[in-house]
Amino acid sequence: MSVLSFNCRFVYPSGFTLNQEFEIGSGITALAGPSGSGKTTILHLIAGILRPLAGQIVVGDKTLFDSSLRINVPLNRRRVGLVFQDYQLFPHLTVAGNLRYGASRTVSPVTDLSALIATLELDSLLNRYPASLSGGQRQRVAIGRAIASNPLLLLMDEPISALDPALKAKVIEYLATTLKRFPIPTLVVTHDLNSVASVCTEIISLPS
Ligand SMILES: Nc1ncnc2c1ncn2[C@@H]1O[C@H](COP(=O)(O)OP(=O)(O)OP(=O)(O)O)[C@@H](O)[C@H]1O
Repeated sequence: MSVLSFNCRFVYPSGFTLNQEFEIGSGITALAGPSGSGKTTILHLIAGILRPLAGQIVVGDKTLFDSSLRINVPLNRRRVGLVFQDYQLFPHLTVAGNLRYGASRTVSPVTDLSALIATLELDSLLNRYPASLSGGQRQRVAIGRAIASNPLLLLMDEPISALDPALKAKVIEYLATTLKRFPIPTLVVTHDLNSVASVCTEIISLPS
């Protein structure tokens, strides 16, 4: 069964035109393709950061965007989680504060926040601030914050590309274990298919 159905047309003022149609199922799907092919743009369209010129975006049984039906669910009501390459944690909040923020963003947060903290091995970091954490630790917090909001779909934009090779493998392992415990369909944009292929259920490749 399709978890995400995406069929959109979008044009930047610079002239770049995106025309893409695809569906993904549950599990982890990699979105690959050459630099500039529109991967980040697709995530931003799904999240509601950008608005398509025309088309349709459906997650589960919820239509997020439909140009012919004039539906455009606002970003904060899409129940889509985002994880970025550069973590984007709140620097003034502790790890616990960042996780609580994730849980507070929704009416139906994960019911077992302590299991999420244990799965990502964040217990000993809860009172630390992001500035004192390593890149791998920061990304585990960012994954935890996104999952704490219990999204219908998790979007990740190059989540491991800022990490060194050994850390990449570790963060991917944490991600796979956490998504087994909290099964949220996930779309991961990556340049580095080799690192994520072992945990992906599907791969979508955009043409250049
Ligand atoms: N804000 C913007 N204004 C105008 N053009 C943009 C903007 N953001 C991206 N583009 C252009 O749109 C195209 C697609 O960009 P996008 O970032 O989606 O590609 P990508 O596949 O994610 O690339 P990369 O792998 O390098 O991150 C590129 O040609 C880019 O220059």
